[in-house]
Amino acid sequence: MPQPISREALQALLDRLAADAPRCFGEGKVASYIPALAEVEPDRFGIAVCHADGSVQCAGDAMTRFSIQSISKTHALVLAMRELSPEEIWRRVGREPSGQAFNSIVQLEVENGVPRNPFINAGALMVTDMLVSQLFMPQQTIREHVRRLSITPSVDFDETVARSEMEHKAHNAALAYLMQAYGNIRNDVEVVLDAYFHSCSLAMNCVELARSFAFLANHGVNPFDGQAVLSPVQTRQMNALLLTCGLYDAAGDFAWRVGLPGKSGVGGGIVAILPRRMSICVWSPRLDSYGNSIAGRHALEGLVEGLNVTPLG
Ligand SMILES: NC(=O)CC[C@H](N)C(=O)O
Repeated sequence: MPQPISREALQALLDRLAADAPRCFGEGKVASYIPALAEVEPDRFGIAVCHADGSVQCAGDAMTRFSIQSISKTHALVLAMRELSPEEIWRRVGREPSGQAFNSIVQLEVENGVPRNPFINAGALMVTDMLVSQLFMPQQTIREHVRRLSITPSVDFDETVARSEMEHKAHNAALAYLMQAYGNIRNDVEVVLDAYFHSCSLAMNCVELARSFAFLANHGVNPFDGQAVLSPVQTRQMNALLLTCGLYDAAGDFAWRVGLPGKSGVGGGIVAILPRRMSICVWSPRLDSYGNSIAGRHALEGLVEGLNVTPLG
């Protein structure tokens, strides 16, 4: 059994990963589908680890906020799992990897408007529709939920990003209207899009994001208030879904290289879970062709190697 690494050794490892990150800065591009994201400085790197007891260690630009984008799909699904029965959720969205781009529409028609999983855009729009039906103020509730998990009341939407997403909504609107045509999206599509875009626009830093995922490394219990966010079984299910679907059509490669449940976003963030040990957030805006952070994935490979952990071994 590998010995748990000391805090000092972990800090040295995080500092080294931050120092090495510029090696990846020659590759990839920042997201450019909306102007608000295209303006982000590309050559940044931050990393934060939140231990299962809630303590945090970080390096690089770990305190710089960025657009969490698709990482918010996890927070939305957690809320749905708390609010709705499993039958209600999984009748309307699947649990299989899609093998397609995160915003693909092809599979959706073939499979009668039922998205493959909650982490591709179609699936997240479906989960958002469930929350719109269930909650009085869905986007505010998602924001409250994230504030509580990250113990940071100042976490907020970036309205410029949310507006920019709405102005360039055509692709996501097409997904949502197609699902509405199949009777699977039940609310006004514009309302669903607004809630989805606001969730994606949440601005957080690596420390805040790592904290907001710590419960997934702690049997579902939020270490900051001792409350169960999910049951142990739901936690296992969520981590399984993150492992198989969290990085879209690169989920297999990420599992191969890193071997941890994870969720990426086109803002350049990736959150990963080392079950029972820690949640990790890395951020670096340059993306590969799948929409995943290049330096982020590279650093996670280095972290797993440095920690000498083999959760799937
Ligand atoms: N992969 C992502 O982060 C995608 C989220 C983005 N807001 C979109 O809807 O296209």
